[in-house]
Amino acid sequence: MCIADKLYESVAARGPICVGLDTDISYVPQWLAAQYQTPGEAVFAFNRQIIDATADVAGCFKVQIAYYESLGLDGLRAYKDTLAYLRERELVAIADVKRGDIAKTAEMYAKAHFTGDFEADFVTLSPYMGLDSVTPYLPYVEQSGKGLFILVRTSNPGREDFQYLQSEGEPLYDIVGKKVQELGKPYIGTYGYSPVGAVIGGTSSLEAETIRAALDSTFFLIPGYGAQGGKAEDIARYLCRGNGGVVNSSRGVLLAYKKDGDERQFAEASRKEVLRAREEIASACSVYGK
Ligand SMILES: O=c1ccn([C@@H]2O[C@H](COP(=O)(O)O)[C@@H](O)[C@H]2O)c(=O)[nH]1
Repeated sequence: MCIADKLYESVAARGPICVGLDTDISYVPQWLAAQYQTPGEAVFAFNRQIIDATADVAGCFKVQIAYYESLGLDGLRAYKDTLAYLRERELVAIADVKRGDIAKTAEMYAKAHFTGDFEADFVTLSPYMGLDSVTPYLPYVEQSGKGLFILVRTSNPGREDFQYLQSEGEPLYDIVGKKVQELGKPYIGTYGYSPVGAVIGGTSSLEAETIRAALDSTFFLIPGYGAQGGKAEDIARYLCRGNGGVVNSSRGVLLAYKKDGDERQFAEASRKEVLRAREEIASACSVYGK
């Protein structure tokens, strides 16, 4: 099955929340960390409990490699173990690695993140070095059923520095978005979406209708909800009747237990936050999602 179809079906069954496993060691409650020898082991134990508590209510999981790299080899083992656990549970895993390099190096990145220790279902890519930095991943889309989420218009304030620059009357992100959609056309799955997806930040909805309409066969990974200020009504405009995208929440889910103040129930608090976010987005979709 095409990975876009698997993701679509997962979202249809469990909702559009993508649980972001951006696990800083400081997020792991002390009582849990104390049971493990290394920070990486504690991070993996925390992730496993979050995954178990949210697997039936989250559309997918995104593992942000920076948090694991920051712990050195011990962290990379936690990264590998987290991806392996998601695979064992047959959950959709997005490796947020934001790679972008010359073609020969890209071939190695593709091999590194689509096979072996760090194998994931999707990787995130930065396309701003050009199409030759993206095409080396396509054989894995075609032959191994893997997927991509390519940065088109990001969630951070600095997106306006380059992505909004006008070229022949359109912003650069528009041009990139159209290229992403074109790259994905040969691989469109049963539900009308291709495994070549786009990252569209959810912190602004100004151009949402135009972006959604132009990229109609492109699945969106939408970060920025919650901790970065993205609101459900903004997000809903990209989802299109609740479909066509996943909404990432990392700190909002991982740190939900801080609101209740009960560290022992951290995984349960994450589940409640996913359910709350899912509900909030579903009701915004019924009002704003066309
Ligand atoms: O435009 C982008 C692209 C990627 N991200 C990533 O998403 C999460 C957001 O984390 P929160 O804690 O929910 O804010 C993080 O991994 C970013 O690297 C993004 O925020 N914006």
